[in-house]
Amino acid sequence: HAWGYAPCNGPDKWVQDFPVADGPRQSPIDIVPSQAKYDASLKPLQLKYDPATSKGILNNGHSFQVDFADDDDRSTLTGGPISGTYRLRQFHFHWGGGDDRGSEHTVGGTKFACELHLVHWNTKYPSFGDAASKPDGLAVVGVFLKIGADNPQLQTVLDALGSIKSKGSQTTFSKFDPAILLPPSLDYWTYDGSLTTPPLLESVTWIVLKEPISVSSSQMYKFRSLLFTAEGETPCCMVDNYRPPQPLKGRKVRASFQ
Ligand SMILES: NS(=O)(=O)c1ccco1
Ligand SMILES: [Zn+2]
Repeated sequence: HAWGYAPCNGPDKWVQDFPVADGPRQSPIDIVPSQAKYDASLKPLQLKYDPATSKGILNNGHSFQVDFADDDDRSTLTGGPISGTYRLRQFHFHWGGGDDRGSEHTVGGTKFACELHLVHWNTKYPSFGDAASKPDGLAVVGVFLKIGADNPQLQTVLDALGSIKSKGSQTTFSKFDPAILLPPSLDYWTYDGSLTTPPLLESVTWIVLKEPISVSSSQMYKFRSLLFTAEGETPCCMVDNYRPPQPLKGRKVRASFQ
């Protein structure tokens, strides 16, 4: 009876198997722009990705992810609120069953239809798995997807979903540059948080971009065509795979912009 997003195994139940769910630095959060303090010491984000590092696309039963070769520093995150070099491991999304919901972070209570997470790990540690257990081990860049015009940059990703419909299915996904999914501005909010799925490890420096990218309603239908379930099981549409905002518990959110 593994964790999921249904009433029987969803976010309100995760604390039973993962007590850190009630911890001091859980994610996501509601970002209140007026409460976020501009920090002039924050550096610009440096995202340098090599398309040759993209490997495959996988339906893992709670989202789909594009995995990257992280055996060297070809695709990295530096600058921003972090020190050192973090390597891109994978990116994935969270989305709703309708256009009115789907993001994990919210902005002044506003939900977006979808949220992209680019997951990076600190190369001061020997591996992703090791880094995931350290307070400064991971850095995730979050990008909101707002309903509007069709987004051609998303299309190659969406066109691959037909071949990973069921949980556990995967296919090769080469020569993809995730930088094409980023908005023009890299202005961001940052705070100390956690993974938003079990094991909910409190190891993430969150970097949430202020500017959303667009996605059309019809493109959202492609996300919703995926299944939480494996082939041969009763099909269950992969929708509403988002954790709602968690208590701030005294944390400060900083802004890289005025
Ligand atoms: N949703 S997320 O980016 O916090 C994540 C990455 C791995 C597990 O959960
Ligand atoms: Zn995520």
